[in-house]
Amino acid sequence: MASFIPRSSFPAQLSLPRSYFLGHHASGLAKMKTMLSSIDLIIECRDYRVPLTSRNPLFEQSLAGRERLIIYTKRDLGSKDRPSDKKKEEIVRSWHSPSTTLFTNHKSKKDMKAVLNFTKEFASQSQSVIGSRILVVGMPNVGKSSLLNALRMEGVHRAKAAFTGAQPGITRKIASGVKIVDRDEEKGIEGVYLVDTPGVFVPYVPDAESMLKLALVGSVKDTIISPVTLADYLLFHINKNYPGTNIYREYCGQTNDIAEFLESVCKKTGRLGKGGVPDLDAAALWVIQRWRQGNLGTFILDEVTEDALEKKMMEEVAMSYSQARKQKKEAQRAKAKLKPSEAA
Ligand SMILES: Nc1nc2c(ncn2[C@@H]2O[C@H](COP(=O)(O)OP(=O)(O)OP(=O)(O)O)[C@@H](O)[C@H]2O)c(=O)[nH]1
Repeated sequence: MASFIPRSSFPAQLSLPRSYFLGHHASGLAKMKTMLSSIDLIIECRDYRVPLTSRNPLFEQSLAGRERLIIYTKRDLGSKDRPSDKKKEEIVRSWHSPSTTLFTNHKSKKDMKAVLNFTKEFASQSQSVIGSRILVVGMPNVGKSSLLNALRMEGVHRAKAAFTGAQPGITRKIASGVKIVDRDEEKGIEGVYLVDTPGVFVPYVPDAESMLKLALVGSVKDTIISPVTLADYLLFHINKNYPGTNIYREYCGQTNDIAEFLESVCKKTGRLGKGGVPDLDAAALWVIQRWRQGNLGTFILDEVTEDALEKKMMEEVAMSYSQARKQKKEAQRAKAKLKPSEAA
């Protein structure tokens, strides 16, 4: 039998939306900026599976110059502690040096202790008399509120303080500080408080593939992109990451054909409509959920290489330049449409 060859690239998706910047993202960001003077440290959460794509230039501009801890959340969904995973983590760490980078699973006590230790060390050095306030920021659905709840449980053994959910946009407003570390006179800590914020999406997604990645990890609501397209993009990554093993063998033989894959899933899981017609959308959503729960492969969607961050930053500069040019042209066009007396 001929060996399976995965697709080497994913077809261009020209009609895909490339923006998801909502009203509460803008107002949340504006409020964060006004709060900065009362904030001692920023924890920026990024999704482990999209270390490059979940970088938000808005945070770079708005929070620049502030001390930052970078936390890659949902590590359990992107790593199996393989040597290749460790290597990628080393590279990602080097991108953020000298800032500290941690990789976490919110259910791991060890990971939560590592974050708490960092905040305690920070608080004992800052010697604040009113306690240290830390702002938790990141893209929608990255796991900010789950992190806050887990740190609170591990740090002060108190129950959940923030709502969490599998879809983006659960947190809409900036909350008041939640204690995660008690006062410790001996260590000179007056307490550590976390401030949860609404997820903020990037203002403009550079390409369709980045939008697919952000939708797959749940930063975009599931109603925005066709689930079959998303499942196809996921199938492309599964095949690329597991070329020699069929990890979906209980549903289907190895394939690059999304219709064949989803039809088999429909038959195996009973997702059939009237007259036994396969419900491809339902099967696609189910497949995506399986992957989000860690049941259809554990891998990173971005290419992690030493120079990847630098390239991404150059792309961002080029994009903000072309956006600025576009805005200038639009303003000129609008001005040209005005009567001479109005334009003056
Ligand atoms: N497997 C896994 N799931 C996680 C982890 N952290 C968060 N989640 C899940 O990710 C989803 C989103 O978590 P939230 O804490 O609500 O995310 P958020 O960043 O506060 O979301 P917004 O309200 O959009 O700002 C939830 O279903 C969490 O259970 C993690 O480390 N591992």
